[in-house]
Amino acid sequence: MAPSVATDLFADVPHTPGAPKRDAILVADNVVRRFGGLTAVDIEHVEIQRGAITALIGPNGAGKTTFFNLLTGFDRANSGTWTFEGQQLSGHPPYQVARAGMVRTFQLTKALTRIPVIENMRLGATNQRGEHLWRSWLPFLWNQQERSITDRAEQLLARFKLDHMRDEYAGELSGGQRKLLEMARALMAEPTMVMLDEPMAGVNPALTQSLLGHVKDLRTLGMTVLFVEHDMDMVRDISDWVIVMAEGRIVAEGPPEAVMADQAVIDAYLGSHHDAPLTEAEEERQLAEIGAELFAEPASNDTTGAEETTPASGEPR
Ligand SMILES: Nc1ncnc2c1ncn2[C@@H]1O[C@H](COP(=O)(O)OP(=O)(O)OP(=O)(O)O)[C@@H](O)[C@H]1O
Repeated sequence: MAPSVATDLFADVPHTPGAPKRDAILVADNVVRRFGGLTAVDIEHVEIQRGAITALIGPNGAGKTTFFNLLTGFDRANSGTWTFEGQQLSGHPPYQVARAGMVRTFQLTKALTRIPVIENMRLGATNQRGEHLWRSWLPFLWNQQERSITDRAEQLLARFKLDHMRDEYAGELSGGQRKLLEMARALMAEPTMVMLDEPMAGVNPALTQSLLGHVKDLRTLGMTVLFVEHDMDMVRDISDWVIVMAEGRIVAEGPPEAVMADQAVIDAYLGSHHDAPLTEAEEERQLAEIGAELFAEPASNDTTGAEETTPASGEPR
């Protein structure tokens, strides 16, 4: 199979933590976040390639979600800086980050499950409306913008095959449909870069391919994707590049197959399970187990699957 355009982008990139990229859309330096005595994030340098799909993986507690929260303005770093499209964004609130073109998905909260699907979508555009000013001073333009927001929401719902659920409460959606809604809602802000937090969690195999297809479509449409995921099948299937975090730091970078064979990565996953030194036999057994998980062929997708009830498998937790 010929390498994709996105794969070509990484042809000369060294497989080392903090590797410089050919055309980085996001560059972060010396980002530290502490919670009391715990250093959750301590990233010296990282670059995210424009127009590619990058996976951020690592064992539980590695700091992936905290790093997402910092980048998107939902949490404050103790120190560090980052630029997006060359613009300094460190310390900016979420609405400014979204306006700059960097948008993350959010799990549907309880409150959001109690409003209709179409309203969830419209909320995704809220930050762009300048609601108070427009509504009171320029009602005609405001109405026009409201209409175009609804049109866009409906187009996206159709693209994600959720249009038949338009007026249902979001709480009525299955696990996989919720993930699609989260992604569709993020697109309401017309982002340049989409950050997906565990897009496969809770998704039944019946919807797996559809979700993967939608993520790949984002790249085809010219967007940059950064996603956190425990499902190694998904990481192997769609990532152009993988960044591995452990204990707040970046410990490895590279294409999926290279990263999954990297001893530092295997050690990071092992280390998350055991603080005490392992016996040789135990270490060998665990290496074999993790190797099998990392290299397992993607499960065949059962398109006849019923409702979504079980989380995705293959998680090297
Ligand atoms: N608000 C908080 N207060 C205190 N500690 C926190 C807070 N948020 C995260 N942590 C801690 O920071 C560390 C990193 O957590 P984080 O959720 O970022 O890891 P993660 O890699 O996303 O893990 P997972 O894969 O399990 O979601 C963990 O030890 C976590 O307990």
